Amino acid sequence: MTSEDYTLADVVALLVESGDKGPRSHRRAGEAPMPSVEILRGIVEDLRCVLFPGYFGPSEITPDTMPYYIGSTLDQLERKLADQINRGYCFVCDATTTERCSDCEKRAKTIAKKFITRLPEIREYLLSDVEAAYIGDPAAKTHGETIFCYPSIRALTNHRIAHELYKLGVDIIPRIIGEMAHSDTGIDIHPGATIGRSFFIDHGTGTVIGETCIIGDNVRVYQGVTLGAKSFPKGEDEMLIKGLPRHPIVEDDVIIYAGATILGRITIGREAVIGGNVWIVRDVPAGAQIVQTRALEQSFEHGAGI
Ligand SMILES: CC(=O)OC[C@H](N)C(=O)O
Repeated sequence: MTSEDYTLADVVALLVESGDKGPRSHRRAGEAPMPSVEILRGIVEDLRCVLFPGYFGPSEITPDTMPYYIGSTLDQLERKLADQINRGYCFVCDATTTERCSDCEKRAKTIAKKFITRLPEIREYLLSDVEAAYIGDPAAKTHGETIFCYPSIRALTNHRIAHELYKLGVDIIPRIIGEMAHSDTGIDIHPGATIGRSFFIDHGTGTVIGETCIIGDNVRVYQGVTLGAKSFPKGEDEMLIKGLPRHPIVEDDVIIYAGATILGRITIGREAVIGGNVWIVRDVPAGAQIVQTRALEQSFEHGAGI
């Protein structure tokens, strides 16, 4: 079919028609309002300001003004978050009765409040990540540099917020918050991943941490590390089974160097060191040091062999 054979009306008709087939691309008027990426971005940035005041948000903040700033920011944020959580429920809900919707609204308010009470603990974890970045990277001159500049701290701030919402049963919003950090930093952490204290991802670009990963305390990884799934089992309906534990468990004090690919529900034992660019699909015992086989020495003439 060439462009001469089609009128605009044909194209419109096809787009209207096909949107209701298979996975629907259309949402209809009257369906619940969508979560807003823009408002969620504002909420996450406000949370960054509250978690690290002075670094983000107004820099002229003083010890005197801080309580008012934090209090007022959180007061407004809680309402905006409750609305977005409700929209998240609506996003996955196929109920049309107002009865269920009003229940979701009430539930969203309760969850937003609960989330706010978890912020001191989230900050405690983030400060341990800041310390890990500072002591783990000779290039970090101050703790503040890691808070303000490091992709690891940016991604982990989003992750620790998203993970808390995930644990509270919030739909879709945690995923949006995780994907914001993915776009900003190149670090892709699924909100379901459980990450202990003092975690540091140096450089970070291209690092992927899957949904069911469990990472202990004091773990350091570098850019391009994949903590992924090995296989995708199907159910009787031939569809992939969702939610199975399928990503690695990384115990305390492990270091994983750049480009390592670690797949499946395997355990990397405590204090193990995984060298760069290795492929691992079996358990690694505690304290082991894993390296790839020695690179071959070879001569290249006119690009041969490359
Ligand atoms: C990180 C990873 O393994 O991704 C593969 C797939 N998205 C999954 O969650 O299983």
